[in-house]
Amino acid sequence: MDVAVLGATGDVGRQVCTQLVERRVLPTSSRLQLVGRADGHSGRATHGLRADLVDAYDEHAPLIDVALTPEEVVADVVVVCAGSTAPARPDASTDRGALAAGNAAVFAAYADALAAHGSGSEVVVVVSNPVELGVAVMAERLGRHRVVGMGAWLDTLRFRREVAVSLGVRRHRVTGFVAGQHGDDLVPLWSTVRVSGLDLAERRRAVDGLRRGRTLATFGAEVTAAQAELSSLVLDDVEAAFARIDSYPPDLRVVTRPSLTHRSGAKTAAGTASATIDLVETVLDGRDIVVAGQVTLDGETIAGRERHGVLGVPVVLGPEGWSRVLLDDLPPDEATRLDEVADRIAAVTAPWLAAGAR
Ligand SMILES: NC(=O)c1ccc[n+]([C@@H]2O[C@H](COP(=O)([O-])OP(=O)(O)OC[C@H]3O[C@@H](n4cnc5c(N)ncnc54)[C@H](O)[C@@H]3O)[C@@H](O)[C@H]2O)c1
Repeated sequence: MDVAVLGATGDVGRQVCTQLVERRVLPTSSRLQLVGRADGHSGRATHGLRADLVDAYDEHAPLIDVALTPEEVVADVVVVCAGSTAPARPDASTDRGALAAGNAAVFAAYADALAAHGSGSEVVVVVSNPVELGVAVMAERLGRHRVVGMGAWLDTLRFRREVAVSLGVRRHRVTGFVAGQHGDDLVPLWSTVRVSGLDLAERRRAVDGLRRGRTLATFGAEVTAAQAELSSLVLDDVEAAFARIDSYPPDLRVVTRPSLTHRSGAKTAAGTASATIDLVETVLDGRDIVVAGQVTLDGETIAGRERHGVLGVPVVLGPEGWSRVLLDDLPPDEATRLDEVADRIAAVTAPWLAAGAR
């Protein structure tokens, strides 16, 4: 199985390529295609990245080649890391509309080329933001089951870690999912949390303790207040800002810690790449595994409502893409926040979709 990484020389793309090779996800007989742009810096750096990876990992590297136009992309799994990102500075403000417009064009260009020249069975993992927009634009052109956004899986891994830290256990003992929209609008599904070794009563006590009497009814306002508080701290004392995050409850930490990490200037490339590779490995593995991902829904019933459009949800992922949503009924606070978030995602994606698909 071959993998192509779009935007291979970007911070996230480079990490994805490096981890794919270093973690030996691809056998030496497979191909890793580094995809850049033909213009000056990107084109040169993509060839340079190939040379660097071969230099570092020659003994176990897959075949590595370079593509500099969307039409040349050939792979079983296509990882989309190309496009602009919010500036990684504490004082930066982002024009989300401009970011979405620029990246929508990137998503459309690669999806059109894949639709015209691809095998018809590539699975696409969208990393670039807005993840939901990438999924909407690419799924419209390639088929909804072949396109999955990785934001919900990254948020899920962060949620499990934050819960585990608060309980004083290792992350692998905690399961549970994050749904919704990647970033401030995520939906922590507390009702899905399970902790191995705890029975129902023990788990309820543990989760109630972690939630401190809060429900998701106030979560959006808490996120806004926490982000404002951190914005005022980060300029003078980033250490104090990270320490402040440690005092938040786990679901608030899931949103704020990566956001501060990005704004600190470090960005979140290593963690993002690691979660992306989980999904790539799942697709390459040949077995169906439950992950969380942003997908385009078309009539699936979730929390008692028939859904259309992009939403982050737990799905079954396998070699042909995602097949179905796996989510039981949700408590009212989770269902309500999921509804609100779904409406906000629809507002972001609608301008970029054909009239019938909105
Ligand atoms: N889903 C997540 O959890 C998550 C996490 C971190 C970053 N991201 C997103 O991933 C994307 C990449 O982030 P980064 O930090 O690597 O950014 P970066 O600026 O370091 O790299 C961007 C890459 O995209 C390429 N690119 C830019 N415009 C392009 C265009 N018009 N056509 C083709 N290629 C183009 C660049 O050449 C570069 O290789 C961003 O959209 C960012 O917001 C997502």
